[in-house]
Amino acid sequence: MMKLSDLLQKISPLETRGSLTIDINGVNMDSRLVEKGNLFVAVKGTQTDGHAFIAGAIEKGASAILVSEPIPAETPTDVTFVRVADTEDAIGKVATTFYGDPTQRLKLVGVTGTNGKTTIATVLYHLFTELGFKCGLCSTVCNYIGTHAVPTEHTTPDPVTLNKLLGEMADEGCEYAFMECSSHAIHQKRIGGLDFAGALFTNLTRDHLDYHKTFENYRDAKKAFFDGLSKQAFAITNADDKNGPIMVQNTKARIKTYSTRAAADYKGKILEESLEGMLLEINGREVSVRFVGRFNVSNLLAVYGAAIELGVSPDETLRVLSSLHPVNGRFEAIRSPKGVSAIIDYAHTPDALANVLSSIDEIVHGKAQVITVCGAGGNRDKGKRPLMAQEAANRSDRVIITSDNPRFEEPQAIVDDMLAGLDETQRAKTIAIVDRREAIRAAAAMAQAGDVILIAGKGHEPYQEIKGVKHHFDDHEEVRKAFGLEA
Ligand SMILES: CC(=O)N[C@H]1[C@@H](OP(=O)(O)OP(=O)(O)OC[C@H]2O[C@@H](n3ccc(=O)[nH]c3=O)[C@H](O)[C@@H]2O)O[C@H](CO)[C@@H](O)[C@@H]1O[C@H](C)C(=O)N[C@@H](C)C(=O)N[C@H](CCC(=O)O)C(=O)O
Ligand SMILES: Nc1ncnc2c1ncn2[C@@H]1O[C@H](COP(=O)(O)OP(=O)(O)OP(=O)(O)O)[C@@H](O)[C@H]1O
Ligand SMILES: N[C@H](CCC[C@H](N)C(=O)O)C(=O)O
Ligand SMILES: [Mg+2]
Repeated sequence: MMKLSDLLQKISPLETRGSLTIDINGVNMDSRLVEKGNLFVAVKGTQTDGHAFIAGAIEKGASAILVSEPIPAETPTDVTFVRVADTEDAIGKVATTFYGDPTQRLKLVGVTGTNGKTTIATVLYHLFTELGFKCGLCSTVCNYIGTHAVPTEHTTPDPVTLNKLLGEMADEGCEYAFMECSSHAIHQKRIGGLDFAGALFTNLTRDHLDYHKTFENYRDAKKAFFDGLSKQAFAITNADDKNGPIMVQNTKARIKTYSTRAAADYKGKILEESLEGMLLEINGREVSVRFVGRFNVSNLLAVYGAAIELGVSPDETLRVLSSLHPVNGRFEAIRSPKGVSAIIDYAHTPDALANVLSSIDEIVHGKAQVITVCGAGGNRDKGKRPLMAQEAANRSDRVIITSDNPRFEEPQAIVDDMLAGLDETQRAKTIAIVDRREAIRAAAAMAQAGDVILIAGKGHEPYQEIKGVKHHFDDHEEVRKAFGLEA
């Protein structure tokens, strides 16, 4: 419960009508969720305009309405109206005030970029938990308040859900929170009003152009995150990515860099690698980790840099890093009794497939077969389908094209779109098995000792979404069954 005037302390109203001393017991940007005594914030979205639902919100008992359109000529006397220039800009600030300014009570670190956000945020969460701190995590896979899991639908939730979550983390005594900041979330100001202790940039490749329209818009959405940091914050960027320096061009934060190739504040390289892990050198110290793949060196350097910037000693950081396991569905290896390795990875874009397969190739060196099992999601970018099939065929000895989440499309039609991308040579090493379970079984049957099977696209997902229904399906379980291992 909070006085409306207190709730508005971080924003500048242009006009108000009605009492500002009323008590507000909740903030909502969705009229369908409004309860008696709430403030409803009308936000213009991509599909509709929240201003169209003001009457509905009042009917459900809203006590106050925050708008950016002119206040209607006639309004109920017991409902306060407040007008600001931009409600999308205001919602985060109001929500964070309502939930007790969580980022003044814990240190929040955000991760943005096309690939690696879940990996870095999750490894940071485990690292700081192992170091003895109570932590929160906000990621694509799951949110955590301490060790309590809170399921999520989004990479970055809407500002009300996000601030409620961060508020609960602070109330529960979390000292740190690590979160992914998607480009959608930054662009829609879902992270507005939050005071970040630090921000990390991973990399930038083409993605989400259906939403951002141009690569420049997509890049600028990510950059806006760094532009908004305070001078007390740190900004860690990837010197190996050509957009790394651009991200921090206009930031007030303390800039640090990481690199696997050039001079940087945090520098690392691979000394040895196998499918079980890597021996790395990070800023002159050796550390063995259970993570695999060249891109994970970058991810771990980002993690290392954040830990040092947050005041942990290099030795402590590396000691704990060496004990951590891969993130669910991110380059996770399972070995069969006959010596075949399966890698489960969330790669669901041509670029991610290329990265994972080149990391596998670095280890296998053409000495064994690489068999790739992959599909593509239905009701998503069709342009990536032939490209994914090409990457798989160019970088594997055998390919099994199968289903991912068909959603509302015909699975066979998605498989056909993928096959259409292949020339004769590529087609010769490829078969199609629409049933994903059968495809995994076939790959296991084909493989000889030493071979590597990549099972790409679904990573942590415990389901297969078919015609609006999520059926239980877990790549880990299917691999274990196909390998004859205990469930
Ligand atoms: C395209 C997009 O990002 N949409 C997000 C956006 O919705 P929107 O702007 O389209 O909202 P809208 O439907 O136009 O409605 C406008 C306003 O009217 C309100 N409304 C609407 C109907 C009603 O009856 N009453 C009402 O009050 C809505 O609550 C909203 O405040 O703002 C909403 C609140 O924050 C989000 O839930 C919604 O996410 C949709 C569901 C979504 O699918 N988003 C995806 C694309 C997304 O955000 N993905 C990224 C990461 C992706 C990745 O990296 O893989 C993520 O962070 O998850
Ligand atoms: N630093 C990296 N560079 C390139 N590819 C990476 C990197 N880290 C992870 N990947 C690949 O991208 C996939 C997704 O990784 P992760 O889930 O950590 O990324 P994300 O940024 O959270 O993605 P999303 O936007 O889907 O939430 C991994 O399964 C792996 O194949
Ligand atoms: N955030 C992405 C994840 C895709 C994962 C893949 N398994 C698929 O279903 O395409 C999306 O919803 O487009
Ligand atoms: Mg993610």
